[in-house]
Amino acid sequence: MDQDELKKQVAEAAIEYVEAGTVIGVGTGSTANFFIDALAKIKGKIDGTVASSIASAERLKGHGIPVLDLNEVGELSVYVDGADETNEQLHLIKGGGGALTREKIVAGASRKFVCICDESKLVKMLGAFPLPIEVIPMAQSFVARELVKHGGMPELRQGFTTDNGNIILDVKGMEIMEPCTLESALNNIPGIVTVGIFANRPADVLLLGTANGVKTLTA
Ligand SMILES: O=C[C@H](O)[C@H](O)[C@H](O)COP(=O)(O)O
Repeated sequence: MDQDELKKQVAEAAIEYVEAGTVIGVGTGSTANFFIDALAKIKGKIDGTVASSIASAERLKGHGIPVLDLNEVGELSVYVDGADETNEQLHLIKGGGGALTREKIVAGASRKFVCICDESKLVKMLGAFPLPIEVIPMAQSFVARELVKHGGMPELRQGFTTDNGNIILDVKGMEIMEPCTLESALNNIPGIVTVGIFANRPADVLLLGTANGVKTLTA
């Protein structure tokens, strides 16, 4: 099975977590896109979706799936999204597609977070994937200097603007031994909008696509 087949397999498995008659949160990226395509087949079952990016909203609408404003709905029943890395505690690195801020908001507004990944994303320690951080543009240099103090090597994601009008710094060289502590520490740097570590609100369920089928891990 190639990586796309593994992603499709977990995306389809996540359909089981969709509760009828509720509004659900939908993530961003290639794995989430497979989920959106699978969701289209049961769209009559749900009351609508909240999307974590403009790209996902467009894909959902393309399938005729209603996309609602988070401010118009209450708590979401479930949030389904991919990740760039996960450890066995279901702490994640996200933001490879730059959608981390809206993803963290929608995950936070959901009762359950189901993460869908192919097995290449499971690591012992987070940090081999450069950590995406969304930053207010005027704070770029200041935040970069602060990140160097934390042992990172920040690089501006060239030619990229987030859905919120901000920049992304991708930080190499971070050995993330204590994800919750580092997430909180980086959140305290003025100018940082969102850190791509999802540890203080980890996933609740991880569906991992493997050559031997879908494995389910819980936090
Ligand atoms: O900003 C993007 C998201 O965090 C994605 O969920 C993450 O990058 C994983 O994407 P993919 O499913 O394409 O590997």
